[in-house]
Amino acid sequence: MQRVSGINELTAAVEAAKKDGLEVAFVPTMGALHEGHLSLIKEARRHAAFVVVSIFVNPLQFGAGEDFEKYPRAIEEDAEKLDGIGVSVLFTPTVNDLYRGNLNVSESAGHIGELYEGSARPDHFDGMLTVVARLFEAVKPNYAVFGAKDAQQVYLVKQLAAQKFTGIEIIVAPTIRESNGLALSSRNRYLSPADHKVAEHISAALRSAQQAASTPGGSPQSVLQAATTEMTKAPEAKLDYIALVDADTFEAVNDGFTGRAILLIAAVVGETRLIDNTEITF
Ligand SMILES: Nc1ncnc2c1ncn2[C@@H]1O[C@H](COP(=O)(O)OP(=O)(O)OP(=O)(O)O)[C@@H](O)[C@H]1O
Ligand SMILES: CC(C)(CO)[C@@H](O)C(=O)[O-]
Ligand code: BAL
Repeated sequence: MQRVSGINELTAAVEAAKKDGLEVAFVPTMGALHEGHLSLIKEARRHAAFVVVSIFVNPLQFGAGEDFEKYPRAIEEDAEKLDGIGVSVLFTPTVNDLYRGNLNVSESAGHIGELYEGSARPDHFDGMLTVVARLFEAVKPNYAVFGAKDAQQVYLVKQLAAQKFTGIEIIVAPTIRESNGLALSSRNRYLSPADHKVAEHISAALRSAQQAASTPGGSPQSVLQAATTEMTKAPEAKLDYIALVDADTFEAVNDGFTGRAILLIAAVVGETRLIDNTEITF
């Protein structure tokens, strides 16, 4: 695995691979790597022989008072995890290099970017799309792999790619969970053992919702009710939202909806904001 921080060096490595006839798959991350990230890399390997992983904690996607400073940074540990699993390049740009001295938002997530996560984290999605655009321009991959855990991010990145990066195919990989159901997340390391138990109710609520959907008469309303009932068993979790959205538009669905929907949950446990989701077909 080659470790690269300059964009010119990255471009040279990627161009050499393409010249050799290899396709390039890209996995953007913010580091503090866990099995969820490693599963994205496995997925990337299924698509392309040359895999670029980036680790970059993007200041533009954190709001004032969020955890940018304390976000876990473990670059040497991360590099060890990536060694020997088929990663060709680990790209760790500096802020100056990636933004070329222009640390400003250049992408807009529009109306959907203001809902759900965007409502709790104003400007988060504009900042996320901006760094994804900068990274796509730097890496120029054939494929980019994102985790389904961040469902609204996936929706918005697909829109960005459709509008501005039509040569990049966006691949979505399933959410990796602990055996108790909790979705892996770098922020889980902020959870105390007691918080951890509380956090398990989030995935339990998603399972309850799936069960409600598969019982005769299962409807958007019964699904939302089932998830809400489960979350009331964990009053320590400060529920932000439970929402059911059309997977194709990210707009809320009503009773009578048919097709693919995504049930989204966000809650703050202790000091930590957690999100999770599950796809439900009606
Ligand atoms: N449990 C998971 N399963 C699969 N993919 C995941 C999982 N957790 C994160 N990812 C994906 O990894 C990529 C990088 O995410 P990121 O580095 O922010 O990790 P994270 O664990 O989501 O951290 P955070 O605590 O910031 O949410 C994203 O595409 C994200 O969706
Ligand atoms: C896509 C991403 C790496 C952009 O900073 C980040 O939002 C993440 O880790 O999900
Ligand atoms: N995994 C999404 C990135 C963020 O929370 O900022």
